[in-house]
Amino acid sequence: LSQEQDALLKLKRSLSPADNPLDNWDPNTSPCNDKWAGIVCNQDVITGLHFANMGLSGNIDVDALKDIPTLRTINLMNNKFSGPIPDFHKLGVLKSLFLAGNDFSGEIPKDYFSHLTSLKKIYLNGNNFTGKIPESLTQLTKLEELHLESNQFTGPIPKLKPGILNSLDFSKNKLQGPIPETLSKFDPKAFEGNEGLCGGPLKSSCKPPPTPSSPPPKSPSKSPPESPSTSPPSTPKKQEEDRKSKTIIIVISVIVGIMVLLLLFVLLTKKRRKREDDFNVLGKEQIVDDHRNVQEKVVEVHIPSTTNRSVGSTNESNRSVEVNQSNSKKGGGDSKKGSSQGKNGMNELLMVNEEKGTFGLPDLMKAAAEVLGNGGLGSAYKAVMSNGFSVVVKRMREMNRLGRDGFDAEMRRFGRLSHKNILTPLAYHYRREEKLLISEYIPKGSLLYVLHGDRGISYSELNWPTRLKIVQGIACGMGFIHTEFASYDLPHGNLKSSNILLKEDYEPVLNDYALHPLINPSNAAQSMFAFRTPEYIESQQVSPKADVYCLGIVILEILTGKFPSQYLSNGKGGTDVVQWVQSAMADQREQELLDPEIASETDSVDQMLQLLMVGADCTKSEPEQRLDLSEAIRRIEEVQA
Ligand SMILES: Nc1ncnc2c1ncn2[C@@H]1O[C@H](COP(=O)(O)OP(=O)(O)OP(=O)(O)O)[C@@H](O)[C@H]1O
Repeated sequence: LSQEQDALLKLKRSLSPADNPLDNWDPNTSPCNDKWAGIVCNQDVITGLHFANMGLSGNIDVDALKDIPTLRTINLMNNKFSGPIPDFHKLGVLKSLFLAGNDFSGEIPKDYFSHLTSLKKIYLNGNNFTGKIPESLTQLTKLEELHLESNQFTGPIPKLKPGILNSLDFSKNKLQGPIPETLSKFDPKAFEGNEGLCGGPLKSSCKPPPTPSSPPPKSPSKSPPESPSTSPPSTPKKQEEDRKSKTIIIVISVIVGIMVLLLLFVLLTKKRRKREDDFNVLGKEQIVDDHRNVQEKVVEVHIPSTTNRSVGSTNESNRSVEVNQSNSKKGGGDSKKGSSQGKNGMNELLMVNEEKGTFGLPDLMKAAAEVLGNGGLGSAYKAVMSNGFSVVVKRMREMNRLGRDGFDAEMRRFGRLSHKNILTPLAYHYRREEKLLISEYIPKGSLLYVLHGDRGISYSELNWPTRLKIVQGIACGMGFIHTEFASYDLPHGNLKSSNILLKEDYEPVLNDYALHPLINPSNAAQSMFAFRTPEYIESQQVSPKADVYCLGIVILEILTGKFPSQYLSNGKGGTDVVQWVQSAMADQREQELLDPEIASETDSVDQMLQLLMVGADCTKSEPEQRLDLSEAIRRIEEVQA
C-alpha cells in the first residue's frame, strides 16, 4: 500500500458509516486512477477530500491525513459531524476548509489558524460554534472567503486584513461591538442578525463610550464626613439640574430641527409634483401603493433582487389576461394604441405583443408598484395590476437616438420575437423625454439574484444539471439573437446575470437585448455591459465578439458561484473571474474554481471542467483568439449532464 492509500484507509476507519458512501475504497486499487469516492486528484496526486452530503459522522483521524502532504482542500459540508473542530490546524498546507452544515460546536482555539497560513477559503457556517472568533484569523494574508454565519459566536469581530478577501459573512451570530473599519466595504447583509454589532456598513452607529460622570454618591454610613470647603452639599444637586437643563435644550433643538426638515420636505415635494406629470408616479423615487399614496423610496441596488417574491409565486407566467376592458378596448385599431389617449396623444401605451392580453396606462397607474432596481439603462418597477397580472415597467434613460417612428418600428419588431429563451416586450410608451418598456414579470427573478442573493432555496436547487441547463438555454437564446439581429455590431450588447431571468423550471430568458441602436451614443458605453471588454477599454473596438466575452463571464460566474468584479464599474469588490480562472488553469488547479455546491457532484466534475474551458476561451482578451459565438454554442451543447 502506498503511504496515501494507507492514510485514506485509516481515515475511513474513523468515519461512520464507513462503507456506504466510500464503498469503492478498495486497498487493491488506486485512489486516483480508480476514482475513489470523494477523492479529488490532480495528475495522480491527491489534492482534495470532497465528502459533501455523504451523511458522515465520526472522529476524523487528522493525524492520518498528515501522510498526504499534497492535500489542499477538505470539504465535509452538509454531513453529521459533531463535537469540537477537528485538529486540521496540523495540516499547514491546506488552502480550503469547508465544514459548513454540520453540528460542530464549542470554542475554536484562539491560535487555531496560526499555522494554516495558506488558507484561502474557510466555510464554518451553519454549525454551533461558540466563543470568540479566533484572533489568529487576522494572520491569514491569503484569505479570500470567510463564512462564519449561522453559528453562536460571541464577542467582537477581529481586525481582519481585508487584502484579497472578497466574500465574507458573519451574519446570524451573537457578535458584539464595532465592525472594524477595514471591513466597511462589505455588504451589510454580511453582518445582519447580530444584535450587538454596530458601525461599519450597518446603519446603527456605535454609541460613543459613556462620558465619565461624577462618581456615584457614596453611602452616608460608609463615607467619611466631607469637608464643606471641598464638597459643598449643594454641588451634586446643581450638577443634576445642569444636566437636566442641557437635556431639555438638546431635545428642543432636535424637535425644532425635525420640524424645519419636515417643512422643507413638504415644500420641495409639492414643488416637484407640480413640475412632474402623471407618469412620474412610476418615477425613480416615488412609488404608488394600492391606496394611491405616494411614498418616497431610495433606489439602491448592489445585488438587485426582485423583492417580495411571494407576490409572484403564483402561476403568473402562464396566465393570459384580459385587463380592465373599460380601459382596454380590444380588437380594433384602438386596442393597439392602448387605452389612454390623453391630450396630444401623449399618454398612450402601445401594445406590441398581445399574447398575455392587453392593458392600458390607467391599468398601470392603478397598479401596486414596487422598485426592482436601477440599472445602467434605467430604473425598473414591478406593477401588479388589479387582475393579478404582474409586469415590469422599465423607465429608460438616454434613449433618444431614434425618432418616434424608428422607435416604434424597433419595438414592434421586438414584439414579434418568439423564442423560449427570449423575453418578448409587451408594450411601450414613447415621449421624447420619457420611454417606458413593459414586459412580463418573471417571479423567480434574475440569475444574479438566485446566484448571489439570499442563497435561499433557489440557490440550493442550483445543482449541476440545473446550471448546465441554464448555460445551454442562454447559449440557445444568444444564437437566436445573433441570427435575428445579425447586422448589429452588438446583437445583444448587455448580457449579464441581472438580464437573465429564470422561469419556474429554471429555463433562462434573456432580457434587455438589441438596444444599442436606440441608446444615445454618448451614454452607450456607460450603460451596456458589452462595452466593458478589454478591446473596448484599450482601443474602443466594438464587435459581436463582445457578446461572446459577456457570455464567457456568465459561464464563469455560474461555475464558480462568484460575483464577477467585471460587473462593477469601479472594479471594487467581487472576484475578477477571468484573472482567477486564468491563473488557476495555469497552475492546473481548475477544480478549486468550482463552486463547492456543485464540486461535490464528483461524477460530473469532468463536464464542469469542459464548460470551464469554454468560459475561458470566451473571455480571451484578444477578440481574434476568442471563440466565435457559433463555436461557443456548439461546445456548450456538447457538454452532457
Ligand atoms: N421582467 C422581469 N421580471 C423579473 N425581474 C426583472 C424583470 N426585469 C428586470 N428584472 C429585475 O429587476 C432588477 C432591475 O432591473 P434593471 O434592468 O433595471 O437593472 P439591471 O439589469 O441591473 O441593469 P440594466 O439596466 O443594465 O439592464 C434586476 O435585478 C432585474 O433582474
